[in-house]
Amino acid sequence: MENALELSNVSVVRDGVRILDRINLTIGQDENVAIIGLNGSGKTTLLKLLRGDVYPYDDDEPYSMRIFGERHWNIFDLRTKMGVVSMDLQDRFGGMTTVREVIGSGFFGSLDVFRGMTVTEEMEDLIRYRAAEMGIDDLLQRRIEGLSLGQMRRALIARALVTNPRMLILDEPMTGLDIVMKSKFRRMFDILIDSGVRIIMITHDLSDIPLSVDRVVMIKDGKIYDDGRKEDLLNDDKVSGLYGADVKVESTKGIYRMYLE
Ligand SMILES: Nc1ncnc2c1ncn2[C@@H]1O[C@H](COP(=O)(O)OP(=O)(O)OP(=O)(O)O)[C@@H](O)[C@H]1O
Repeated sequence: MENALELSNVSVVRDGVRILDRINLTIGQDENVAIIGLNGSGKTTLLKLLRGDVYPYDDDEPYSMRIFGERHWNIFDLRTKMGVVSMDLQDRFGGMTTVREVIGSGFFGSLDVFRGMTVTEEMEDLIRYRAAEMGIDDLLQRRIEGLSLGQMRRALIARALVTNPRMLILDEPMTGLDIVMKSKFRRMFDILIDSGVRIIMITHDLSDIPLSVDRVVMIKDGKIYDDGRKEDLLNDDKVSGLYGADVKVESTKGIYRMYLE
C-alpha cells in the first residue's frame, strides 16, 4: 500500500525566508498523527503545502513530494481526498450562509454552493448523513451567524467529510472550545478514526490529541525536531526542548497535559 504522504528534502521559502527547511516526513495510510510546535514554527505552512496552496522551493538539492503515491495532483481531486478544517475557513463564510450550504460547499471546494452548481439527491443524502454524524442535523436550515463555536466547527468537519476523504487534516480544531466540548470533540475524532478516516491534527495543546492518534511530529523553526510515538515523545525533556522552556507533561488515561514549571 502506498504511503499517504512522502516528503523528502522539501523546503518552502516565502519572501526570502525558509519557512520549512528540508523536511523529510513519511506518513503511512493507516497512521494518525499530531503535529505540534511553537507559534510560527511552520505547522500551517506544512498543511498549505499538502493542500497545494504553496509549493516546494526549487532548491539546488533535489526534493520529492508524493501524496497518496502521486507526484502530480489535480488540486480539485486532491481536495476531495483530503478534507481540511482550519480556523481561517471559519471566517470566510458569510453569516447568512446556512449550515446545509456550508456542508454542501465541500463538494465544490467553494464557500457557496448555489453559484451555478447543482446539488444532486445523492449529495443531499451525504450532507444529511455527515450532519447527523456530527450531531447537527437539526441545524441544517440555520444561518451560521447565530451558531456557537462548537456547532460551527462541527459544520466545518461535516463539510470536510462530505466527499468521503481518505484523510482529514485538522488545524487547531479545538481552539476556543470549552473543556467539556473539547472532550466531546476528542471522542468524536476517535469514532471517526474507528470508522476508517485518518487524521492529521495540528495543535498547540497536548490535551487535544485523541486517544487513537499515537504518532507525534514535533516541528521547530521549520524543521522536524522529533518524530515518534506519543508515549516516547510526550515527556518533560522532549516537550521542554521543543518549546525552549521548562514544561511539565502529565498523562491520565491516555490524555496528555502540559504546563510551565
Ligand atoms: N507569506 C508569507 N511570507 C513571509 N513569511 C510567512 C508567510 N507565511 C508564513 N510566514 C512565516 O512563516 C513562519 C511559519 O508560519 P506558520 O503559519 O506555518 O506557523 P505555525 O506553526 O502554523 O504558527 P501558529 O501556531 O502561530 O499558527 C512564521 O514566521 C510566519 O510569519
